[in-house]
This record gives sequence, structure tokens and C-alpha cells, in this order.
Amino acid sequence: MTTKPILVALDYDNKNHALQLIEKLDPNMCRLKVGKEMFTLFGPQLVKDIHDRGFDLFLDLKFHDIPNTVAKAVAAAAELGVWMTNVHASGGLAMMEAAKKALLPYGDKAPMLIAVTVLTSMSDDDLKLLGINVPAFEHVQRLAKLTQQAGLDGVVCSAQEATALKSLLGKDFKLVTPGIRPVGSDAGDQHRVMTPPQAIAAGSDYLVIGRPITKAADPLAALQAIHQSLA
Ligand SMILES: O=C(O)c1cc(=O)[nH]c(=O)n1[C@@H]1O[C@H](COP(=O)(O)O)[C@@H](O)[C@H]1O
Repeated sequence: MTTKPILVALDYDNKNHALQLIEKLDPNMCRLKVGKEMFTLFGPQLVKDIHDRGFDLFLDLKFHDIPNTVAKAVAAAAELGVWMTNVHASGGLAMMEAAKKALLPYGDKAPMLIAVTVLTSMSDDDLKLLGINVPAFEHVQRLAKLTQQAGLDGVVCSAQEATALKSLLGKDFKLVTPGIRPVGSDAGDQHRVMTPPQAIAAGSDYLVIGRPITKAADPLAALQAIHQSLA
């Protein structure tokens, strides 16, 4: 198993609430993820605040634009010193290749670069409305192969797809899986979900977990319980 597979998703509109949660968490037990809401509200200073507290950060901005724009955005993420960042695989091969190339000057200091396949909130019916008339899993496989061809480090996908993707793409291709729900927690808007031990057994390298930790009465206890369930 990867060391520190748990990525805690910070989805807050109040910086102090986020920092209060971070103070309760242990950087030896997890990494953190900041997404569009918090980065739009609090910007690069939040990234610095998180790094100052000793956590690795996944900057989850899911870039999806023309190749030149995405390449510059990914380089800007590298300048912030983040541990991982991402693009949408549906941006296409040229876009992903440009993003990868933009990280070359950063050498071993470059963030891990991954691509989102099909969002875990989407079902086969949602894809049909987009004119994609294949099961979500088939579309995930197609996008993941394209991501590997572009030279990225891995994909974001559902843990339900992990076993098949590992056998298709090899063990070194990283699988980052949101839609993680410990037994008894509410699925909320997630459709394709798994428990933390199931996700690791299926081949997930990193588990993105938000509300089951951030909305818990005792977030550190929730993190510890998940951590222990993986030992
Ligand atoms: O890229 C992501 O992190 C992501 C991709 C995806 O397909 N589904 C997904 O839920 N996410 C993120 O994972 C986190 C899941 O949070 P919870 O549903 O609260 O555990 C959120 O921050 C989402 O933005």
C-alpha cells in the first residue's frame, strides 16, 4: 500500500474553519486536498498556510482548457510547490501532453500530474445526456488509456474501477479515488462509492475523503478510524 494513502478533501467557505480542522489532523496520517471553492476564495496564501503546517497538498483545480492555457496553469501549480495537481482527461491528448511538458523544467520537484476520467458523481444515465452511450466504466477506461499515453502519472476514478484499471494500465499508474464512504456514512451526491478497505484492496493508491472526516463530530477520530481500518 502507498504510504499515506488518505487525502482529506477540504471543501470549506471559511478559511478559519478549515485551519481549525487542519490543526486537529496529523500530517503523518494524511495529505490534504484543496479544490475550486477554497482556491477561488483564498488563493495561493492558503497553499502557503497548509505547507507551513507540514502537509502535502493536492491542488485539485481540474484544469480543462486549450493546451497552452492548461500548460501554463499546471506550471503555476508547480511554482506553488504542490504535491499533486490535475486536469480533465476529456481535454484531450494534446492538452494532457502540453501539461506534462510544462512540468519537465521542475524535474523531481514537479507535482504528480493526474487526470480526472468520469466524475464519481456521474452515472451511466448522466453520460447518455452528454451523448456518451457507453457505460461509465468503458468511458473511464478509454480516458485512462489516453492519460497514460500522454505520460501522466495516473487518473482520478471510482474505486469500483480500480481493479480493472490496474490490470489494464499496470501497477505504477496511480489511481486516486474519491467517492469513499466508511460503512454507515451517507453517500450524499456520490454515485460510485466504496469503503476505504475495499478501495485499497481493489487497487486504489490514494483515497480522497471529504465529508466523512470533515463533517464528523471528531474529525481526528474519524481519520484515525479510517487509518486503522487500512492497517
Ligand atoms: O478530483 C476529485 O478530487 C474528485 C473527482 C471525482 O470524480 N469526484 C469527487 O468527488 N472528487 C472530489 O473528491 C471530494 C469528495 O468529497 P466527499 O464526497 O465529501 O468525500 C470532493 O472534494 C470532490 O471535488
